[in-house]
Amino acid sequence: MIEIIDIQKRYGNQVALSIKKLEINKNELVGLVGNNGAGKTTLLSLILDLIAPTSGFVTSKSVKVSDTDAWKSYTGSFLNEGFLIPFLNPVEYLSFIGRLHGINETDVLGFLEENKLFFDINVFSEKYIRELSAGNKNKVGILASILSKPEFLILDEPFSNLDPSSQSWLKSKLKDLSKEGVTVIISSHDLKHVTEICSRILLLEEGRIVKDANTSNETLIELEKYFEI
Ligand SMILES: Nc1ncnc2c1ncn2[C@@H]1O[C@H](COP(=O)(O)OP(=O)(O)OP(=O)(O)O)[C@@H](O)[C@H]1O
Repeated sequence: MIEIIDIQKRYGNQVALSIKKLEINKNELVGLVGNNGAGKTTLLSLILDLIAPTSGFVTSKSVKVSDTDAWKSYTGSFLNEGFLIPFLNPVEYLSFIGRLHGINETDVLGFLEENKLFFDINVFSEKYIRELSAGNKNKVGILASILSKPEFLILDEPFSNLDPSSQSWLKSKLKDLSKEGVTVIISSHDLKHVTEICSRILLLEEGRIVKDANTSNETLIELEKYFEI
């Protein structure tokens, strides 16, 4: 379980995020939505200890994420291109990530074979990551985040730049992972995708959670009303 306790993240006078208490429970598939600048990436970055809170703290399985590396072995994540290594090709990068988790190259290649409908490594074996399109970079990052079969999976706008069939593949994958017991948190601007797959939706507005509810048949309509679309 992830707990956010009395968190504030300020940049100067601006409050980027302010959350009194938030619990993400095992097996939840949580969708973060909100306008540009609402605080979604800030929340995910705080959970991953990529930025320090101005006050408050985050725990993973009751341990502060800023105090230990223990959570890193069971947490997969991909927030942005900065997670990738541009001068490696995709197999080299995924093998590197595999080694960090004690996964050998044969198993990495087996994993890529299993997921080739999402990203066909044979097509991109000659390319460095820096030479891939935005969507294909996103796919490499997503695959790296799930390679080690994490218990927690955190993805920032995972559907961005993906073609329609890859979006569909990813929705099924996230649903399957959730069924297998993985706790998933994703942010997205695609209301249809999040309401289709997520069990719980958090709506952020100017750094605050203004809605936190289990997904129902009405959620999409409510969100479309909120976003005036
Ligand atoms: N390094 C920084 N310095 C100053 N302000 C920042 C910094 N990082 C984020 N912010 C501010 O914090 C607020 C929240 O940003 P954040 O990136 O979390 O929003 P978001 O909901 O992920 O937006 P988007 O949908 O555009 O990705 C914004 O007002 C942003 O300008």
